[in-house]
Amino acid sequence: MTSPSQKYLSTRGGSYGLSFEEVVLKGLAPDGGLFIPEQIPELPKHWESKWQNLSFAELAFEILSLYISTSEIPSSDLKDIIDRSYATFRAPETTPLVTLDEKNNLYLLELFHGPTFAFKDVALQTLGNLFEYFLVRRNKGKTGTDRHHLSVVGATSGDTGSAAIYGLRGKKDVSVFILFPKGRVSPIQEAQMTTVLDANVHCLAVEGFFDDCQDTVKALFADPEINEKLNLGAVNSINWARILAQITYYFHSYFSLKKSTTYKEGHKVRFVVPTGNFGDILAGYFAKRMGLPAEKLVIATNENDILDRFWKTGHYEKKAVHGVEAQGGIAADGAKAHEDGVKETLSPAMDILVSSNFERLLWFLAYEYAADAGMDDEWNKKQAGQEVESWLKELKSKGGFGVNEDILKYAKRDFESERVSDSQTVETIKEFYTAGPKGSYILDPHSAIGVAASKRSISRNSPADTHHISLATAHPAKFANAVDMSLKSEQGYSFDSILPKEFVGLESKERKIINVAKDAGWEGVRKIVQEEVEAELKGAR
Ligand SMILES: Cc1ncc(COP(=O)(O)O)c(C=O)c1O
Ligand SMILES: N[C@@H](CCOP(=O)(O)O)C(=O)O
Repeated sequence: MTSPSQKYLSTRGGSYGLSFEEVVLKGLAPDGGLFIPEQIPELPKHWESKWQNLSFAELAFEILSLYISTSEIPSSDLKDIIDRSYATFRAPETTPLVTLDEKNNLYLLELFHGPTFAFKDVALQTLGNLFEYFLVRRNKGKTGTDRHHLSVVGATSGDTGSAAIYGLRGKKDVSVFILFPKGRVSPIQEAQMTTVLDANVHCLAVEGFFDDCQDTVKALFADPEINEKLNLGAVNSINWARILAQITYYFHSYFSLKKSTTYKEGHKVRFVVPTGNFGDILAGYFAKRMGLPAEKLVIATNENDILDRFWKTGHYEKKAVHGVEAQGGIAADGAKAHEDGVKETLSPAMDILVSSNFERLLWFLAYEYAADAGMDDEWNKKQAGQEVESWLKELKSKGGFGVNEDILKYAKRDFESERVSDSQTVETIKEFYTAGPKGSYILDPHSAIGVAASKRSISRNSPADTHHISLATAHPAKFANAVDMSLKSEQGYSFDSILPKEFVGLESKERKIINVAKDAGWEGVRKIVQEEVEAELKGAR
């Protein structure tokens, strides 16, 4: 039987009752909304004792099974997909939990042991295998133009792109197009993406920022003609499977923490998450709503702080209306700012103006508000969809919107937020290199933002009975600029000593890049995608 948590709806109210396969292959709903399960599943009875000793892959199977009906993916197939996805990780625990500061009960959840050295691999290895599974099933016994061909389009500020490419390279019946902001991803990230020469991989360098790439991808999904013709698929965290696969590590790290000597029954756990597109922390929200005893989820933004401002004011505004000015020129604290409000920081993967997954949280907040009126569930869902649609319209037309006090109160119940500047990022990298209580640890700038926010949370909550799990989202070698800038004057520091063998010589390899003309617009990108898919199919058939 299919349960309500295994059926999906759109956050803007336009679709209900969709299957997991439909939402994974569609990516974005036709009304522009994001897919969410119709209900958040409850954990099985005695879940702690049943799950505490499971491996990462076994735990992933238990969690994914709550959201995917066996009538869609039989258990043995799901197990196989999951096992293959995590067999590519270098760490035996997949996502190890390491102690960063024992005295303060601060732990680092290392999420970067997958093929591209960033947390995105946890979900994108799985998504790549899910795409393949559905396509093999749909194409059984079919040849030529009868075969279902998926054209994946994704936007990246550096990490999603390479993780998606490594998850999909060489796979049959899939073409992958990754849009990245030219010159605004780190040199290693660019090399990781563009040195993959497989025929089904296409990297598009776009003049602009990550948000321009994300907007182009959303415009392509909103175009029914190209959707119909090319079967667009999403690899960004707009794809529900990305969020789903990330829920596992919240549970896994909780169990790892409980096995540590410092954890005692009744202690509280806080998760601190470097946040950009709100996908990673949203997985934590699902874990918490399912029943994981997380006291709070702490959002850690860089100077692109739309989320931090929302939690402080109840206003979700593209441009800062207080604090550091975001419009044009150099901001008061030294960050380079641009007319549209995006700043170039030392944590470029989080240089994001509008966080697309925030829409999913908004739906749950609006639903809760509607439920207070005491009407039936169908009415609550309809109200939530309408509310989200009107907020998103306002964001588009006026550049922002505000929510009422109750909605902000619900948001504050589960989340806190912190904004971390570039200078605080550098200080944190230095501190844990030179005086890390457990000795030297080199943080990447995104993980450092989480650690800086963790330290503030520790200062407000007694570390004796509150444990902080700070998510480490990338390997430091991906961000030479920030790491070198922070540590170049430290005795004994050498960047080469942290360079994984996979990165050695990468930057001098042959590359394949399509440069998108400045004035091409989303229609120009559509033309490129269309032509490349046609050429690829001609070659393959
Ligand atoms: C290294 C790194 N850290 C943190 C983030 C933020 O994650 P999210 O967008 O899921 O909030 C990203 C990308 O978005 C990233 O690449
Ligand atoms: N930081 C991301 C931006 C895209 O986010 P996603 O989670 O929606 O894919 C990146 O590295 O590309």
